[in-house]
Amino acid sequence: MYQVKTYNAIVQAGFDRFTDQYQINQTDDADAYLIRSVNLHEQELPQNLKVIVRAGAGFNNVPIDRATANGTAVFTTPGSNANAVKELMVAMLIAASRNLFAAADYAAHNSGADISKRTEHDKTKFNGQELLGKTLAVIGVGHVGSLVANAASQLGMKVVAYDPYLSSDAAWRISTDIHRAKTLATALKKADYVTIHVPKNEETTGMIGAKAFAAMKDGVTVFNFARGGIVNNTEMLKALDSGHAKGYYTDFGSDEILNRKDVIITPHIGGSTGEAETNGAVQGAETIMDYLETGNVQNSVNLPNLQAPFGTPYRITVMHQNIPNMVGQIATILANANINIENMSNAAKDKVAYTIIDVKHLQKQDANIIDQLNAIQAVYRARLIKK
Ligand SMILES: NC(=O)c1ccc[n+]([C@@H]2O[C@H](COP(=O)([O-])OP(=O)(O)OC[C@H]3O[C@@H](n4cnc5c(N)ncnc54)[C@H](O)[C@@H]3O)[C@@H](O)[C@H]2O)c1
Ligand SMILES: O=C(O)CC[C@@H](O)C(=O)O
Repeated sequence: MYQVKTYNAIVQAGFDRFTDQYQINQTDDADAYLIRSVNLHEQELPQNLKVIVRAGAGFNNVPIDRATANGTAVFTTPGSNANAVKELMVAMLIAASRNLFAAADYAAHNSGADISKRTEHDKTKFNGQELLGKTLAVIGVGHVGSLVANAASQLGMKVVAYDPYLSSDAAWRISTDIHRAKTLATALKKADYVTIHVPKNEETTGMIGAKAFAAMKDGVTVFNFARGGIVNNTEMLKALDSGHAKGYYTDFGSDEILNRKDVIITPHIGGSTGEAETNGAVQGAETIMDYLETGNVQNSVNLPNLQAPFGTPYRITVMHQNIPNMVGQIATILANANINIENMSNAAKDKVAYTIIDVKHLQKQDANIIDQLNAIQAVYRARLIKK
């Protein structure tokens, strides 16, 4: 029986997906974590933890290097909430262009006998502009950014995208109407609206800072529904205070940007729809079961893609450092135990490699083979999976 621990609200549809080989259990010794935004950076990872699935797109709450060292595979649920964020972004673009939040706030508090007179007089304060023909820069056109870019284009906006690491899958999703910028500065130059959809990492933290603001034109509105810290708040406030930027819309509040009319903050609700939470939970449960029961890997954050049909009674998987002679050492241990390898596949991603070995026959005396593999210094984790 596999133990699955959750730290955040996971919808029932995800739990329902697990077969009776799985128990949802707040144990300290889980085989799998199915999480959302819990910060695992401050926590020990149990030695037994084989897989972490982050139901959602971002994984900056997971200590990837420590997970790798622990032999723990990390996955997300790519695209599960992309439509939810896209729809929120369409709402925010319209809200920004029509001063919707300020106008609604005014109307809600505009009581009194002369209400219609004052409304007619004051409504000019909330005059907006149309999105049609305006330019939107989309920074990062993966699952979310590509949908946002296409939707904005359908609203009649000119869309320019910047993504130096664009995958071919994402490229297929992007409408041919979207212009591709070669540099961040080129993307920002003509934009009336700028929206960020990149992961938070060392490279992207603060990427919308002084240099980026200098590249933007006056009157720009900035949206950050990706992660706090990607936009440098100090520089954002400078741009707002000087009149260079018109507004900042973000899903990530922090003290310095509170209580301003030109900053609209939502409480990290980008992926908070019933549909997105169901997608993430179901996809997350399936990812956990597939990895634990077959060892196959697709779209992991720290492991290479590697999938092989599981046609033998036994499978040995080895997560190890990507250095010479690992496959040789693994094969030697199996050869010394007189174990015949039916199929073997190996792949690498950066510093981590992964090997799958299919075996038809194992004897009782082979029981310590996994211990022997785990004893190789550069092995993070070896596992035996029985079909
Ligand atoms: N507000 C929310 O609730 C919410 C919901 C979903 C996603 N997110 C955030 O949005 C991010 C994007 O989500 P996604 O599903 O589109 O992820 P994704 O991985 O599909 O797309 C990210 C894209 O960013 C690009 N990228 C990476 N570094 C870049 C850089 N330096 N400059 C330009 N492009 C760069 C990648 O090539 C990729 O195409 C997530 O990492 C997450 O942090 C937030
Ligand atoms: O609501 C969530 O759990 C997180 C949504 C979002 O931040 C993501 O990274 O997918």
